[in-house]
Amino acid sequence: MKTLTFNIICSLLFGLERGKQRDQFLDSFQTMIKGMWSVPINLPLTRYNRSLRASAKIQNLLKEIVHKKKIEFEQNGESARQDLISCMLGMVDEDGKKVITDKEIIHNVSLVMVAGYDTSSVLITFIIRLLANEPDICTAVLQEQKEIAKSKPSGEALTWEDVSKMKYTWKVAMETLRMFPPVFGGFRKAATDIEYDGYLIPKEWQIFWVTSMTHMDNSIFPEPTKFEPSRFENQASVPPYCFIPFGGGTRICPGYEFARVETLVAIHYLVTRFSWKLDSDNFFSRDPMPVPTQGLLVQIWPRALS
Ligand code: HEM
Repeated sequence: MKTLTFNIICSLLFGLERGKQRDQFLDSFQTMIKGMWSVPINLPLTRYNRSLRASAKIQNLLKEIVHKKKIEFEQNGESARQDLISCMLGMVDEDGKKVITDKEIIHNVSLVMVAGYDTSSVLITFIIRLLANEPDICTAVLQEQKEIAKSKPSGEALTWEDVSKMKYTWKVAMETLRMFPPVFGGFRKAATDIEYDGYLIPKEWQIFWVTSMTHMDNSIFPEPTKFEPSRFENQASVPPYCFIPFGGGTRICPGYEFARVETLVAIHYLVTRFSWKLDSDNFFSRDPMPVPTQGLLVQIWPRALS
């Protein structure tokens, strides 16, 4: 799933298609990510040291990609504006001066890769696990996706309209995000003194908000340990800032729609083409993303669409 989401981001956001350069990129990227959550002591042979070296390699690869895109952009102008890198290259102020430096483009691209790769892959992994464990939910998802598949000439790609019809499947994804949020929390700073539950949080203090505090609160989500996609039928019943897998406020995840589309499209092709059975237990640990303890071992068969 991680390779899948990595490839999707490479193709759609960076215009980096399958090939040697992308494989090299994936290798270095995985090494870099592993060291992001390690003790930051830079000694040879440590995870952290390998991660720093992989990160330098990635910066160089991205420099090459940005340089190539720059040439394409100068040659083809607006028509080269097909992906995130070329869009950033084309951003100019009213005097026609570039507003983002190459270094900023590289940093933005690295941020999007890190933020988008390990999150959607967790969501898709947990949906696959869940569909194997919950036959009724799996049948309902299959029914919805079969109807969409049948309404299209064979081989035609899914459209935005098709994705917007996947309402039940998205509720399943939301319920998965409620119970297994890929991001367990984040930082904010108190802009003013805040009184909460008899405690004072002084202005300027750093606060860590934790997703499961509201996701598993039974006054907001009754029977919170039960997997129940129908609880999202009436979304207005969920108070603001209580369902927060994508965060909230001005810094809410900008990849929300991207994640929604990639997850729904992946699930569409998986359920309409395959059925599967889990060959691993249902435990998971956090590294800090939730990871199935035994991996995602499945037996998988092609499915004939009736
Ligand atoms: C299921 C998938 C995803 C989940 C659960 C998720 C979750 C989050 C969360 C919780 C935050 C912090 C928001 C806050 O502080 O309020 C965040 C930030 C961010 N996400 Fe996502 N994300 C997902 C997918 C993606 C994808 C696919 C991309 C890009 C293609 C992306 C790009 C970003 C970026 C760039 C930020 C930083 C925004 C900022 O600091 O202003 N995310 N995400």
